[in-house]
Amino acid sequence: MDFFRVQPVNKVIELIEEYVQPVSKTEVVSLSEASGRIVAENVYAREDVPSFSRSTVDGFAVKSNDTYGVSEMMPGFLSVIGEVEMGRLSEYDVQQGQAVYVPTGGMLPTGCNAVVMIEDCEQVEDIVNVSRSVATNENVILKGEDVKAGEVLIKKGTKLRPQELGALASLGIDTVAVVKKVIIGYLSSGDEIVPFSTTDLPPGKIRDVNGVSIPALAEQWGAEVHISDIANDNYSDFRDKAEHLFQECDALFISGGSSVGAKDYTTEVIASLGNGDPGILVHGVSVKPGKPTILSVSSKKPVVGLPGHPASAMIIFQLFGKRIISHLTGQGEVFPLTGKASVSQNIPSSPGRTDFIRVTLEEGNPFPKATPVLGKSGLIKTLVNSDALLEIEAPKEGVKQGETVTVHYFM
Ligand SMILES: Nc1nc2c(c(=O)[nH]1)N[C@H]1C(S)=C(S)[C@@H](COP(=O)(O)OP(=O)(O)OC[C@H]3O[C@@H](n4cnc5c(N)ncnc54)[C@H](O)[C@@H]3O)O[C@H]1N2
Ligand code: MOO
Repeated sequence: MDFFRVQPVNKVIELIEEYVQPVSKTEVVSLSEASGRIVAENVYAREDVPSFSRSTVDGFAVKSNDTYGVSEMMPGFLSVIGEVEMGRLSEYDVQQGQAVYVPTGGMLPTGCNAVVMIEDCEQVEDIVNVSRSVATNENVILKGEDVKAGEVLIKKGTKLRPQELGALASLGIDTVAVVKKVIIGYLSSGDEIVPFSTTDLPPGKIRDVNGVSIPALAEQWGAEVHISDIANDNYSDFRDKAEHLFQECDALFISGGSSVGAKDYTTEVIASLGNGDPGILVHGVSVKPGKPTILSVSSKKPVVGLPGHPASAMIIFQLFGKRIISHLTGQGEVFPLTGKASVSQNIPSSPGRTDFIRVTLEEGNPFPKATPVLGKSGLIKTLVNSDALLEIEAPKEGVKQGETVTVHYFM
């Protein structure tokens, strides 16, 4: 048997965009649990932030036109009528020729429209000498300048970062409707694979690496992961485990057996799941590493057969798994974290295939220097030793020493 439906990387991405639909279940969580979650509906501001005009400096609140034309040589004199206390309502109504001391963050008294910094003032009893002029609204944050009541504070589909959580806190919003975590099923397959916790490794066996690295990545991207026991190279055991996960999860990732060996049941198992509509879309991707990748969508659920080699599995999961999770949560397009680098040596590549070369990055000018980390895709340490993946686009025959290239950072 040979690979069938070999597709270029861009085509696989298009198929994911076309076939992977949001699962769109929502739940309400408290702000303390909301970090990294996706907002399910627009969040509107219920009130102005700040709710009163505040000073951004320690100084004297004034009418700005009282300071026009003043200088160190020719200070202006204003009479100090009092002091605003922090966290208290200001009761002053400042008239022309008057000033009130206000601390940073204190309420701007009525009648004032600017604050002169304390460094530009000299107070002698109830008179202040002002030696620098201020413009209207200088050193002031106006009521509603940060957020206006009624405006959309956070748009549906936004991933909540610390700054969004801070904005919600500023409005006293303590719960938020978010998209339910996508549930990813993960299954390692192969007679040689044993649980990673196995202490005395029997001859011919290897510990389950992908069963740790792939779920860790999925969790890092906000998914909940259900991990199955390892499947043997026995069709019915393999299918039962895959079927169980397929039923309880939104998407399923299976590692190993995606190639074309005699006992490689992954394709058959994947083809048997769900209603088969549209079924296997990709078997083989023109990418290195990771050629024996399978993509299927059946009963609206994506199923991916990842290559068994640990570095290949991780690279393919970075490339396609992140996009699948993003589409399932309704976030849509993924913008890979990329940068420019200058390559330290010639690297050949076959035209028609996208290559992802593991590289280290060192400081360089104008771009960091990228040096390949040599090693086969079965070696997990090549990823431990690398800082990024250098992409050689499909049409190219390689890259030349000193050429500026795109590198993908691990997300
Ligand atoms: N005749 C061909 N043979 C192979 C081809 C090919 O095109 N023609 N492609 C090779 C490439 S490239 C890769 S990648 C592998 C992928 O094969 P499978 O997806 O079928 O994976 P396995 O054969 O099951 O495993 C490959 C390798 O990885 C180890 N492995 C598997 N699962 C895990 C795991 N969970 N943790 C750690 N290591 C794992 C497994 O023991 C094998 O050594 O196919 C090549 N062959
Ligand atoms: O296609 Mo494989 O994943 O290069 O080792």
